[in-house]
Amino acid sequence: MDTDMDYERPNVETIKCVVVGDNAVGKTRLICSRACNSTFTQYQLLSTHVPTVWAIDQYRVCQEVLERSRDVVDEVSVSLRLWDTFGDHHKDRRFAYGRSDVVVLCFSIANPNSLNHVKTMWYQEIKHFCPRTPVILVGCQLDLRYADLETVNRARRPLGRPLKPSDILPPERGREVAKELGIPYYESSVCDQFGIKDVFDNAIRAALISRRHLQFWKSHLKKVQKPLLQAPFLPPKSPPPIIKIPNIPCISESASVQLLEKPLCADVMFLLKDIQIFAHIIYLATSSSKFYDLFLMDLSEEFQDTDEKMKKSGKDLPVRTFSLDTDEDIGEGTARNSHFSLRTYKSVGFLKMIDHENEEPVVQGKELSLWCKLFGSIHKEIVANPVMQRKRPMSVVKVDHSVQPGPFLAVLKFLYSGQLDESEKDLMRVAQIAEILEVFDLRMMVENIMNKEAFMNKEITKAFHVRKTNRMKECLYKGTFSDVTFKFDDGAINTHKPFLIFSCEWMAAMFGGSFMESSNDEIFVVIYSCFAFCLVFSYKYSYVSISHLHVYRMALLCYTKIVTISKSVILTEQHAVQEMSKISVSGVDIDGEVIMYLELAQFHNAHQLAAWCLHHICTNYNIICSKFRKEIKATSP
Ligand SMILES: Nc1nc2c(ncn2[C@@H]2O[C@H](COP(=O)(O)OP(=O)(O)OP(=O)(O)O)[C@@H](O)[C@H]2O)c(=O)[nH]1
Repeated sequence: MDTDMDYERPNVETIKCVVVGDNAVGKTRLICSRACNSTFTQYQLLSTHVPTVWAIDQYRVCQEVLERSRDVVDEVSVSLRLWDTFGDHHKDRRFAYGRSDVVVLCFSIANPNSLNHVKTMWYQEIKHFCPRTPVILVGCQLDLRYADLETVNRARRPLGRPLKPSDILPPERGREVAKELGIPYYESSVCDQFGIKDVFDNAIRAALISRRHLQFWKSHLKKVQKPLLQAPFLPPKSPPPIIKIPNIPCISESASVQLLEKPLCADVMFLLKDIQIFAHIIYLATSSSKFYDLFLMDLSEEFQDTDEKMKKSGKDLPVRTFSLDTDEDIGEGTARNSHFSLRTYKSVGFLKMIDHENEEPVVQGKELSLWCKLFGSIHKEIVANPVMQRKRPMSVVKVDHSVQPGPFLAVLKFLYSGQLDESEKDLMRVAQIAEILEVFDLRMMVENIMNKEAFMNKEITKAFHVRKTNRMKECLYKGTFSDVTFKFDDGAINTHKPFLIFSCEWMAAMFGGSFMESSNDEIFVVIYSCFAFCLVFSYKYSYVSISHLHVYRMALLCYTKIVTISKSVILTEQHAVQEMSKISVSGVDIDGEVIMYLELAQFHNAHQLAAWCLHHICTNYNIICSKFRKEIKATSP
């Protein structure tokens, strides 16, 4: 192709730019950077120097170089022809200077001699060969001013002499020389990609201004400005913190069964004869509609406990007979063998309300035997939690005498985890209880096991969790069965301790007994500590990106406060303050472990943000993690 096309194109100004300066100051790299867009790391630059002249012929052989030579500066289309030269003082550069439009005179900011030679040798040579050509002065290798010289020297060792701090020239030194010579001054770094455009755009300006003087009829040069001042170089930021994304905690489905084994914050107690089983209403109600209805029953009507009634009237309980009654033995053996500590029941006291007219205590409760043959009655009572020994009102459900603890527990486990142990001995009874409680997926699981098709149960478990998650969401939205309220400056959220405990170690610590909050059913969170709590949460369970620095700082401040009371803490107060000083938009590195990104912009207020976090703790427990994991990859530097 016709590479000299530009010469013929009207209004395209071809500019011959000659680059001169001492050996190894960085001329060739500067040219390549402009002409080929080549970028180098500092290490690559340091470990290679071959005295070179970048071939002028490149414009003929390399299409990219030709294309990159074209530019528009101050609305003038130009074609920049760069001429590299030898740095050797004794070489003849007459050929290069001939018909030049601008000379870029280079020195290295890490080589004072190269700057001395600007005055003593280069400027004179230029004035000798092309007295009217404009010149600009360029301090190359700017990055060395901010580099760790020890590292630089180690990398340069086989080549030149080591750099001393006294070799590094401040910008004033270059500026002084330029001022003395009456020419513009720029600095550049090939590895930081700083100043390259400044150098060549302004070289072009200098050339065009000079051309405008000679070719005054060229009206398209009207708008060309004098070479501009260079914007200052911003010293490099400290390297971004290393982002290590901790493994997403894999919350196994069976982990929720642990909550049944160690029933923190239990709010329902089942009584099977004299055995107590503690559980969580929210877990049962979101996986069985029978339980959902049971726990929403209005217990305000007058009720007398069946057992007490019997005692009073001196009669025995009527023996109820239904299909579960295959065996009068209550299955103590099963109970003892199970992991669950089945406790012997001793009543602590009914929640009695005094009916002032009759002065008769009224117990809140309800007979259930007609409603569901599994249960005798339900009432409210003050009961001590078996783990924390803290008393609180609980729903007490008396289970029919015919029901055996083993199978009943297997059903509860299923309601928590969606899983059924294949080795469960009493599968038939499990199925019967499931049938009565209308937990049909469990009954199907039993059938599958019996038909030796247990592999199909995985699908049932999956579907179970999808359904359960949806019901959890609904309970969260409506506050149904909520046992704790988070109060913010700007709103309140009703949520469920059991879910929080299950999904978040920090919550487990808070509600686990050691803190005041464990017994409160209202938690006051000021606006910023709400963020903090979200951060603590996000530390473990999701990764969100932050853009709101101010809020982030506040959050970190409060983070310390909250974190210092929590067991799962890794931050000390001092540490967090240090972290705050390191804050960059990209995030913060805590103990070299975690970066938190919190996109606060999408939330209008703390309430929304907290609601969002709680929502995710309570519902999407493991789905959400992978989703956010993807997002952090996209946002991490
Ligand atoms: N750190 C750093 N090193 C650079 C930079 N530019 C060039 N260098 C290094 O400085 C040395 C000289 O670079 P060249 O571009 O070959 O220098 P030159 O002025 O063309 O040298 P001669 O061809 O000998 O005249 C090489 O080792 C480059 O890697 C820069 O911006 N920063």
